Amino acid sequence: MADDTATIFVLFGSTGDLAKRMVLPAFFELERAGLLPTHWALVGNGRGHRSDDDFRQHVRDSLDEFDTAPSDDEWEPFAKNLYFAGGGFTADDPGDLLDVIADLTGTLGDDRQLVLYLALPPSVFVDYTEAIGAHDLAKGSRVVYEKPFGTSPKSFEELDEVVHRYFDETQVYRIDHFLGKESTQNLHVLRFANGMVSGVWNREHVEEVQIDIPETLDIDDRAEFYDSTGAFLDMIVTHLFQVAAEVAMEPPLSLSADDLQTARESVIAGFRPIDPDDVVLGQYEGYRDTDGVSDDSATDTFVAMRLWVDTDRWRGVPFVLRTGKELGVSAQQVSLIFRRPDDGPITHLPADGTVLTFDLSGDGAVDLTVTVKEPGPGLHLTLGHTEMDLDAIADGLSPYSRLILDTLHGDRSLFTRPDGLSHVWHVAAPVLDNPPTPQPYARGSMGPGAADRLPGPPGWILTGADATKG
Ligand SMILES: NC(=O)C1=CN([C@@H]2O[C@H](COP(=O)(O)OP(=O)(O)OC[C@H]3O[C@@H](n4cnc5c(N)ncnc54)[C@H](OP(=O)(O)O)[C@@H]3O)[C@@H](O)[C@H]2O)C=CC1
Ligand SMILES: O=C1O[C@H](COP(=O)(O)O)[C@@H](O)[C@H](O)[C@H]1O
Repeated sequence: MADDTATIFVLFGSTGDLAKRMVLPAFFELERAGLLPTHWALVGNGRGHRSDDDFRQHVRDSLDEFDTAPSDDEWEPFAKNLYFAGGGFTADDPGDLLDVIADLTGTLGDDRQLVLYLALPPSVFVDYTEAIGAHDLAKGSRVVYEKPFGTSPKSFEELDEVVHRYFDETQVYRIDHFLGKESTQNLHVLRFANGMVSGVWNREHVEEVQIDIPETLDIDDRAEFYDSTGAFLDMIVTHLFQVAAEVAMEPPLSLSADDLQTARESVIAGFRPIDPDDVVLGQYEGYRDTDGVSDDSATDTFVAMRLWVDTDRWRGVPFVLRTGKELGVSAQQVSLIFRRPDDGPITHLPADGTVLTFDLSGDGAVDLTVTVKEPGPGLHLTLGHTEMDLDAIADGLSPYSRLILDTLHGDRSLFTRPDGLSHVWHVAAPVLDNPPTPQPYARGSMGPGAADRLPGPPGWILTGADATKG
């Protein structure tokens, strides 16, 4: 372990969906891997009141539900580090939190570090930041913001100003957990470590890039959050844009943390503001019947769009993005579709004849599709697939564990920066100002039919027929 500083980790929003599904299991994964500091405490915060034991039970239930069930031997030493501070946390009233932190500081020592994690709806980031400042918790601590960092260009600027009023940028960790995925990081390693790949990573060879993240998941457990957010904010301006930046970035000076972060953030400046005509929004049938969703909700549960990256490397190559809930398939794919040779002896080549696909989920497989001869007499073409299973990826830390570990160690390389995010909001503004009307789509489909006009001749590389991948 690189850093063994005693740590108090405050989890705002500890009773919520993200905490249950990601953050609490990640903490246990780190403990199990021996990667937490020797002395640490996790303090759950919420507006209600509950005892430490109730909170411990909540954590155990979360671990049991999400595949990280601890044995009794593992649970006891882990559970004793968990505490709850209720009564909310506002600038006027800190609830129980300051008292709990003071008690733990008495035990862990004055040189303990404080990490403040806002697993909260983005609408309250400003208020919580003000409260952190008002109660003097900002000095010397690290703060983690969930995505989206702002919900509009204006709210981004307001949040950025408040955050920098209390924190130096080096204290701030803005999470986009897609950057914490081993397979996302492998995108640049595969590219820069293999001449066969790096030589063709440009518009001369690539005709189209598809970033396709359909989900079979519904939103029932987080309807209130989702209905005020929608797929465009929840997924596109966050995860899919960051993945697009990973694909599009120029080679960094080195693979050091700073250089990688700078390369990724810089290319976002080349993203062209989105033309609403390049966007199809959808809403699945029955969405408005969900508890917590208004009867006339116009929230998008599906987005497909074209993004243009105006750099010398990518000018003219569409990045076609798609994501949505209640779709026929769950997958997370980045596909580079290569141009057909235009002066070779073989004509009538299929448009999807050479495709390199990176799977960002699961074991991070890389799939290469090439055009080959069908066995038998005559010359008939068919598509051959070869899948590289990357075992090392399958054994890596989950994205949240990785990013929490980086926070504890002070490594900001896989977190986003305000310069890139500021441009993200500039790029998103035309759609936020003038959103297309969401079109209905059937649950279990691949979204509204209109989305099929967005990719070029190969169509979507991932189709409903891939439903077995879900
Ligand atoms: N859920 C997910 O899969 C993912 C979520 N995220 C991000 O994580 C953050 C949290 O998401 P999620 O957990 O789903 O959200 P939730 O709606 O579950 O909210 C989290 C917790 O915040 C508290 N809370 C809710 N509303 C308010 C409010 N108005 N004021 C103060 N506290 C409030 C509640 O705790 P209490 O009632 O105890 O106060 C709630 O349990 C969001 O920014 C989201 O974008 C990121 C990746 C994945
Ligand atoms: O941030 C979010 O991400 C999840 C998808 O994450 P993954 O862990 O399955 O890669 C998405 O379902 C959720 O809506 C969004 O808030």
